[in-house]
Amino acid sequence: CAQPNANDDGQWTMPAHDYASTRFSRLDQINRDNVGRLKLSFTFSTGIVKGHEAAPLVVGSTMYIVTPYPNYIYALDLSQDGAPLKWKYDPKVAAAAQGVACCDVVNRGAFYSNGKLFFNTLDNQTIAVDAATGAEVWRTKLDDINKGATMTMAPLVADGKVLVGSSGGEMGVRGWLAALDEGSGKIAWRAYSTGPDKDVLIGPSFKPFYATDRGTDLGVKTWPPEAWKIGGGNVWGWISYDPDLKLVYYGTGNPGPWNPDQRPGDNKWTTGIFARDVTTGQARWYYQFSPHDLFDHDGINEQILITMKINGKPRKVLLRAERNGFFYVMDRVTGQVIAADPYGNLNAALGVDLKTGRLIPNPDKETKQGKVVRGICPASPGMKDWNPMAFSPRTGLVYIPHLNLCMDYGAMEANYIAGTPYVGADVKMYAGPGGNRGVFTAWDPGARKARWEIKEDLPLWSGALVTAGDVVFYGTMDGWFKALDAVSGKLLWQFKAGSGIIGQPISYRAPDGKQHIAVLAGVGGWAGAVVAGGLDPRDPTAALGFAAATQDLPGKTTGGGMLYDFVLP
Ligand SMILES: O=C(O)c1cc(C(=O)O)c2c(n1)C(=O)C(=O)c1cc(C(=O)O)[nH]c1-2
Repeated sequence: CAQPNANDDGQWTMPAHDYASTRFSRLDQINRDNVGRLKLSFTFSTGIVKGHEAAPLVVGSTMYIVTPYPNYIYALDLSQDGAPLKWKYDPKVAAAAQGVACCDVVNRGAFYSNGKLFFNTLDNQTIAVDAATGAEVWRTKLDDINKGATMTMAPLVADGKVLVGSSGGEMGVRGWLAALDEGSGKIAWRAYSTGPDKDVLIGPSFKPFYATDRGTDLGVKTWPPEAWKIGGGNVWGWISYDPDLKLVYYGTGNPGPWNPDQRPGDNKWTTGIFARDVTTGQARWYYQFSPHDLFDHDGINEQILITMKINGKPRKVLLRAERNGFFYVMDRVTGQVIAADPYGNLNAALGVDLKTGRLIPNPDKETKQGKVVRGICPASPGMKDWNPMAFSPRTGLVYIPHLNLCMDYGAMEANYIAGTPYVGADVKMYAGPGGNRGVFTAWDPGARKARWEIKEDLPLWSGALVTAGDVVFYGTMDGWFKALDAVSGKLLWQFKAGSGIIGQPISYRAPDGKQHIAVLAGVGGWAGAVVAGGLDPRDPTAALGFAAATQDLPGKTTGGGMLYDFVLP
């Protein structure tokens, strides 16, 4: 595998570290031999007890933290002992937004570009603030909480545009990705995930690899009449960018409702990946991971962009640990699937047909209205949810924090009422084979198999970080922050945080010249909703069925947003 474009100056300016989304730090002061001596440097309480999913950012001598609702931004001064607070920005988010968010009131991070921080609020605004002072520069409202729409994803800024997307697949929200002018916040283009080609920004430059994605207005024709208008496909996950191809890559969420019998057809362009021209928004190609999704297998996970030798020839690929349970290697120029292999316990599908590109469903696990289908693996959150993996060009391995959950799924009629849940399934989740609910897998994308894996008792809901010191970091839902040998998977160090970890660890060089590691703790998200939302764990259908798989969580952790920062003494 060749080097991804990780230009490492010791800063961490975007959640994924670089446009290729490697989450790889070239810093190597902290390594396999000395990581065991890592010590706490400072902590900072956000004062909020909901799920903390964001990656902190470091720009120059300042660290920035965006919190879950009410979406405060904190700036900490790293040039002073204890990293005191420099400023705080409160966007004054509408409290009613909390009532329509599906999966806790989370936020996955901010993005720094040209002196400004960009982030989204739960009530559908993208905001730019001056990174030096915390003064607001612009804000743009993009959707409406009264329709059930929210925003939880982290923006990506490229080519002078701030790319942002919607949440609301469980509320019948029609998903979109929008590009805002970096300077003014004005909407440059918006691409919907369903509907006629003109709304999806599909035109003459659209060249999907597979025949099944060709034809006019498939975003209308692959749905029952009008159903595309409330059909989901929200863009609540990750965007990568290839500056040479000028293409952005991002995925679309599940079709709504979860009851598949209410939406016969492929339900384009949900549960798939788009490549778009960043300047115009026009689609270049699309690939559907899960046509006519049967399980809530959103296609929004991160894609890592690398160059890989395939049959001796270097190819620009993207790597995707997809929610449907397959690890995809795709040609990112054409959208061809080069490989798709299961990376955990999977029976929901039988494979991926590399000729047609189609997922091959397992007839025994097809969900249907009026029937309870048992023992489906993976469950609705998939083999892996939103929490991102990392890639090391040194080991050639992808480090995947993921899940081992199965479920029973009973589909039923859902009625659409704007701004209320539009789900249509009763789900009950539980641990998959082996009894562990989480897995941390080191995947070799060339050999198409796992090199090693670590079983975790609780669902694994944090991101991963890997460094040039060959150390890989992740956190657990009961609060352990762990460092492993990136080559062997051996546990080298761990620290017990005050709350479960579902955040994204980062590494940076502080003004004192030392390499630091930082992570936000604060349990929540869908997996931690039983704690963050104070739900009754005895109700197995709570949190859309996740509560059944996390009944023990309230006995193992409590909420509490806290930044932990580590350094070698
Ligand atoms: O379809 C959607 O619009 C949507 C939005 C979100 C979100 O914005 O948090 C999640 C999901 N779906 C989802 O399927 C899911 O598994 C999920 C997990 C989480 C989380 O933060 O832990 N959010 C979401």
